[in-house]
Amino acid sequence: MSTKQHALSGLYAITDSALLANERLLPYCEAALSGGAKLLQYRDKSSDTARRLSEAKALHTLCQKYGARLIINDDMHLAAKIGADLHLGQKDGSLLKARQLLGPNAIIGATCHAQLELAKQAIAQQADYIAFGRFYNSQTKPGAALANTDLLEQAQQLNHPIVAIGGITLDNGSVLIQHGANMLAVIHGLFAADTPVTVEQRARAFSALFTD
Ligand SMILES: Cc1ncc(COP(=O)(O)OP(=O)(O)O)c(N)n1
Ligand SMILES: Cc1nc(C(=O)O)sc1CCOP(=O)(O)O
Ligand SMILES: [Mg+2]
Repeated sequence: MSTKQHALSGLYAITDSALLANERLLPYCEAALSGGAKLLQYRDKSSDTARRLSEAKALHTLCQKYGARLIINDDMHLAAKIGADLHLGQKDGSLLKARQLLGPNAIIGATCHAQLELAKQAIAQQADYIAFGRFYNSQTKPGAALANTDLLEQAQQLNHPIVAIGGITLDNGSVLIQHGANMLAVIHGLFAADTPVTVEQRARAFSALFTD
């Protein structure tokens, strides 16, 4: 497993149940990891506990193969059950409780929408990264609050790893990095693809944005 510091920079791939239906989940995620994704978030809004557990376990094994980290969205108990990391939104439970449950080595991230104040609160509650969004038109979350690059500049003063999310593509991602994003979290811009080969090519190209 990679260290926290190593993982908190680069491409952050997020799964989508519709885009990755029909047996696409594992091959498409493997393609993203092979292309260099450092974090993979399992984002599944269903209540099918058994399927969620088996998919999360399979993704965790894949992440370990590629030295990446698996982040579970919303569900601290599933993360604890399989020894994975966690992302919490503002209504998904307490960051401090999650830290107690998962321990100091777990990566725990927090949604901060477009508000610096939420980021300060998340850091005070031991979040490892702060996530701002949405930056562009998002097919996944069209109604999310809009963030901008001024916010990224202001967030630099917090000296904490920053994730940008929302409508990010290969064409619009690099400007967010220039303004201070340490990670780009992507669903459609990565996984809306006809083949895993395309996903891997995109993941490589996203990863290259961080070294250019
Ligand atoms: C990296 C990252 N940033 C933000 C979110 C959004 O979390 P939330 O507001 O809880 O919304 P849902 O994703 O749960 O619908 C995220 N998942 N990941
Ligand atoms: C899950 C999520 N959270 C957002 C936020 O602004 O907090 S935007 C978003 C959707 C990201 O998917 P896509 O890359 O397809 O736009
Ligand atoms: Mg959530």
